Amino acid sequence: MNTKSVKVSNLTKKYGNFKAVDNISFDLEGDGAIAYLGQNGAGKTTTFKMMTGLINPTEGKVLIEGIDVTKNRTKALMKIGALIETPEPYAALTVEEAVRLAGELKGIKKREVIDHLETFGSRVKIPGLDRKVGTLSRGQRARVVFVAAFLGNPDIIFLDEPTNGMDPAERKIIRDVILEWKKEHMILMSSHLLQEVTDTCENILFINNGKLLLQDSTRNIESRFNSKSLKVDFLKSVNTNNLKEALDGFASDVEPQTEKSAIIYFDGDLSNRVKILKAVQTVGDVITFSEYGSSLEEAFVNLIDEKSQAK
Ligand SMILES: Nc1ncnc2c1ncn2[C@@H]1O[C@H](COP(=O)(O)OP(=O)(O)OP(=O)(O)O)[C@@H](O)[C@H]1O
Repeated sequence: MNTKSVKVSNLTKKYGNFKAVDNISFDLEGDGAIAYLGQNGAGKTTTFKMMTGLINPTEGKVLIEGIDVTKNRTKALMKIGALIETPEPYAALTVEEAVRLAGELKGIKKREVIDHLETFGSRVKIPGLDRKVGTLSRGQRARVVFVAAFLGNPDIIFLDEPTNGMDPAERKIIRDVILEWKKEHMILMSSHLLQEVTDTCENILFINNGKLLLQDSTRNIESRFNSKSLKVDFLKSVNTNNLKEALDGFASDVEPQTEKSAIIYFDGDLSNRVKILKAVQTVGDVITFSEYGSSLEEAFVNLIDEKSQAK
């Protein structure tokens, strides 16, 4: 079987009586980037660990391209690359030694590892190959593990918070690699940076308290929740009281940001949004009028709220 696929069936991980992952099932197939989202402690890392055979499920199973990870871990691992939890490669090794060790563990030829370091490594600006891993910053160490995860051109790549601890420039490098690689690979990634998810992933799996809440396209999830906050920028300073007065009846709150800008909260109703747009123009010359914050963020909070109200 050559199609990239991950099939998770009734996956459960119990610690004592606590279910860190609770009967999760999903089927992923083909190229593209999928986000695995959830609050802290939702069970994301535990799922990643089971998908890569680092821990065994209490119940259920994971098939990577038809190969059962628990029964045939070595064969399944040949199909995947993974960056899971805070990357901590051996501190005493040099960058080159750490990546070569990862290559050896996957049975990849030394020449291929060197080529990968030269091409992919320089692409993600891997730190000096002779630097000791223990002397690197968190973001630099994360990039070393990122390079190792892509060794051997694996079909499927699991990235658990790949940009954790990285600065904006480092995050951009990683985002560009994901955008390029997802064209010919399957990438399943978790992230707390929802803008990063909107930029890179076309599909999303939401989990909460170990259970799968929702699986849908990023576009559908975003459009299910109209943005309820808007940002307006004026050419010149405006009087806050005038602004509040003009928006009375349509906006639930108005929060000035600077003398020339404000955040407007409303019920998300599109006809109210039109009224707000008209009203702000009576107060001053408007330069920009746009959604404030990520609508995925809004969706995320709403989903968690819906679930807790349903209990
Ligand atoms: N070895 C363990 N023993 C007991 N409980 C555990 C163990 N590993 C994880 N847990 C618990 O399982 C739950 C899920 O943890 P997990 O690390 O999978 O969450 P997460 O979604 O990755 O969170 P975060 O976003 O904070 O990384 C948490 O409540 C955690 O405390």
